[in-house]
Order: sequence, then C-alpha cells, then structure tokens
Amino acid sequence: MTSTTPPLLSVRDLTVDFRTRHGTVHVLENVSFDLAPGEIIGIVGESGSGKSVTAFAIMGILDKAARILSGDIRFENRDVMAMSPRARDLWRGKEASIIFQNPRTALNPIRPVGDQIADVIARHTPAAPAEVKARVLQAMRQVRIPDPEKRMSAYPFELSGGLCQRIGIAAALACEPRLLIADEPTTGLDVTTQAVIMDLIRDVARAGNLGTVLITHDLALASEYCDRIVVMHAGHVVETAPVAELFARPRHPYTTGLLGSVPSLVESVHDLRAIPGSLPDLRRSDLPPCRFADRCPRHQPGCEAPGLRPEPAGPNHLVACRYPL
Ligand SMILES: Nc1ncnc2c1ncn2[C@@H]1O[C@H](COP(=O)(O)OP(=O)(O)OP(=O)(O)O)[C@@H](O)[C@H]1O
Repeated sequence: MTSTTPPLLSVRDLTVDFRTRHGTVHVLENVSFDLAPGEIIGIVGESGSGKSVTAFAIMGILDKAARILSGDIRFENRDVMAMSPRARDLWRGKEASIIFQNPRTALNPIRPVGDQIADVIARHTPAAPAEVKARVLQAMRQVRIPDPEKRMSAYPFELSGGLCQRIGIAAALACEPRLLIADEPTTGLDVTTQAVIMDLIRDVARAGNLGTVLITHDLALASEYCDRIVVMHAGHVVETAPVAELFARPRHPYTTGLLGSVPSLVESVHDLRAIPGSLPDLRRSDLPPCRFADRCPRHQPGCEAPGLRPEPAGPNHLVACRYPL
C-alpha cells in the first residue's frame, strides 16, 4: 500500500462484528494497513477503538462471538484466513507471535516459566530435552533475564512484572517468528520498567529484522519506538504516516486531537486539549460513514468518510477525511 518493499503483513478491508446479548457490535470496518519486513508500526487510538480486535483477528484468536464479515489478511502473500485451523495454529508461534498486556495473567501460574518457553519450542520443533533446555536458556538470555539457569524453574508469582513480561517475550521469540505483535506490552509496569521492556522489544525486533506491530493508546510511546503510525478511531483507520511526517503534518482532525491531548507532545499545559465527546456506541445500526463526525470540529453537512486516500504531501501518508487539515 505505501512501500516499495513487498509487505510482510497486509491487512485489507477487515470488517469484524461481535454478536452480544445486547445486539451486534460493529467493531471494525474496512481496516487496512501494511507492515514491511523489519518495520515497527504503532497502532494507536483511544480505548475501544479496535486495536486489540485487529491484533486478535490477525493472529486468529478472536472470541467466539466475533464474525469476520470481510477482509483479507496476507502474511508473505499467503492467505492467512484460508489456512486450516491446524496450519494457522502452527503459523502462530513459529512465524507470527503475540505478546499480551498484563504479563502475569498471560502466563500459566502453576507452571515454571522455563517449561512454558519449552512448551512453545516443543510444539513447533521436535527436539531432545537437552536441546530444548539449551534453546530455553538462549531465549531467556536474548531477553536479558539475569541468571536464567536459576530463573527457569521459578513460577510467575516469584518474578517481578518486568521479568514476567521478559518471559512472555522470550516465549514469543523462541521459534524465531518474522512477525511480532505487542498488545499494550507495558500495561501495569512502572515507568522505568516500561522503558526497559520497550527498549528490549525494539532491540530484538531490529536485531531479528522482525516486522512488529505495537498496539498502544500512548502516542508519545509509539512516536519513540515506531517507524510509522496507524491511527484508529472507532474501528476505522483514519490516518497513517511515518512518525516524523505524522507529527509534522497531521491531516485528520482526530489525529490533531490526539496530538493535542498528550502532555509530553504539547509546548505547555495551556495547550493541552481533550478531544470532545466519546467514541460512538458501536451497537448503533445507523453509525455514520465517518464515525468521528459527531466529535469533529470540521464536520460539514454531507461530509462522508472517503476511505484512506494518499496525501500529496507525503508518499506514505494516507488519510480518511473529506476535509483534512
Ligand atoms: N468479546 C467481545 N464481545 C463484544 N464486544 C467486544 C468483544 N471484544 C471486544 N469488543 C468490543 O470491541 C471494541 C474494540 O475493542 P478493543 O479491545 O479492540 O479496543 P482497544 O482499542 O484495543 O481498546 P483497549 O486499549 O481498551 O484494549 C470495543 O467496543 C469492545 O467493547
């Protein structure tokens, strides 16, 4: 879509809803983006904008209530959604991995952490126990876990949140995937540990030429660690651009709203502005074509979401707005 390198991952027109007791929730509509090999992109947006659902749809781990109504997900030009459940299961972990938010709950509380990494390795490559152990230790060293021989027999409750997240990253990287999705990987960690974990993810992604999707509501964090940003609002991708371009020339009114609401990105606290209103109720059957319309300072009668269009200002800059800035 935006790059001359063939994409590692390509998501096109992904539309997902959930059937609930309270009606159908129209969560994603025509979500599209690409990820190049070795590229780190950030998917940002408010809570409820559909970031995690996008990640789970790619990985094939959506809740049973979800229905993929349309869309195409390709990994190295292979149709991921057409894979058999068994093939998809093998793809997950070996070629594509996910790191979940809240590391402690993502791990099995009653199994030593080394065994949990070993399980991932053994699921994908039959190997003698001694070889599996050597690979577990190597994975733990890769994520800089001190004294891995001792720590591999620890249970999650015996480790700090930061160490638990390193175990989650080690398990995700154990089979050397080419795609890594990190879903709010620093939730619940203190600020210093957050930075250490983010540095680690960036370092392993760069060293392994991993295509990486960082899911976060934190635009400042995304700007520090990502090459490109995909901005989501209420299940739509509203803008995508390389970080410097997005910050220098945001075009969608929602992106400018986000940029103006982050304390570290504005010049003084007096410039801080909350985005008015809230996300629309995604159960509405009459959702407007532009789901930002009710909150948008530039909204005009007859204003419709035109879908993502290239911006003349930058070749990799796409925006879905009839009246961009
Ligand atoms: N199992 C489910 N059943 C019904 N609705 C769901 C389900 N899972 C997610 N949703 C809805 O999908 C929408 C998007 O959720 P999602 O978790 O992807 O948001 P998000 O952008 O990742 O937010 P957060 O940062 O809070 O995780 C929300 O409105 C949420 O309520």
